[in-house]
Amino acid sequence: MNDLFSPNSQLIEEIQKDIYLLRNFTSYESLIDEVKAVTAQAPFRFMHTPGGKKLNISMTNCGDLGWISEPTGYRYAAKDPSSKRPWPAMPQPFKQLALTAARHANFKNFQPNACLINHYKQGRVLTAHQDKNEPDLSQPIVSVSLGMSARFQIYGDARNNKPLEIELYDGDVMVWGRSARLIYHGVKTKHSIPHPNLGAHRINLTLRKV
Ligand SMILES: O=C(O)CCC(=O)C(=O)O
Ligand SMILES: [Fe+2]
Repeated sequence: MNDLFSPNSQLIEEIQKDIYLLRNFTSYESLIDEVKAVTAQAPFRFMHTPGGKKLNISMTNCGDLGWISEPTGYRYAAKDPSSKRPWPAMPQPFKQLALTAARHANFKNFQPNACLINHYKQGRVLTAHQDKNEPDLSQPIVSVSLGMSARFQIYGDARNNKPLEIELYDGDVMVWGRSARLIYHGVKTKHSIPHPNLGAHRINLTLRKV
């Protein structure tokens, strides 16, 4: 464990090698207008797994490329398959937040061009998975929690490991990369604490370079 304070006094904790937690780094209030602007153009939708199962978390994207799940597999697409239009541009505050968070975790040259936005209702889960659809694994993942709390699960190098679990709250940011870039991770929201303004909803931004 390696605790240190960044120059602006936000607590940064390296919770495992190359996995960083930046508590209270942003907030629902400071990003919700941008989230609403994106979802007005590209609404949340439930995608289906390649096996045909409906995902239990709704999603949308902004940026040059958006992560999609379809019968042929997972991929990044330049156009929203629902509207056939390009995804909304990545709002500058998202990019700025991601760069700053990455820099705090010693990733000096992060160039996010894709932002997946997940919406969780209470009780929904994201099962253990790796983020591995990105070609350049030297670039980190920056993940921003907004609204209701959630239990983030870190399984490490195998999905059947016993996970380290961390409760994430509104405004917390996780950054992982280097030796941890391909960790298995998941999310549970069974015992989540509702947010005063957003209630029992959680929005997560996952910023990546594709
Ligand atoms: O919601 C989260 O905290 C993580 C999201 C995630 O792992 C993903 O979108 O790949
Ligand atoms: Fe992920």
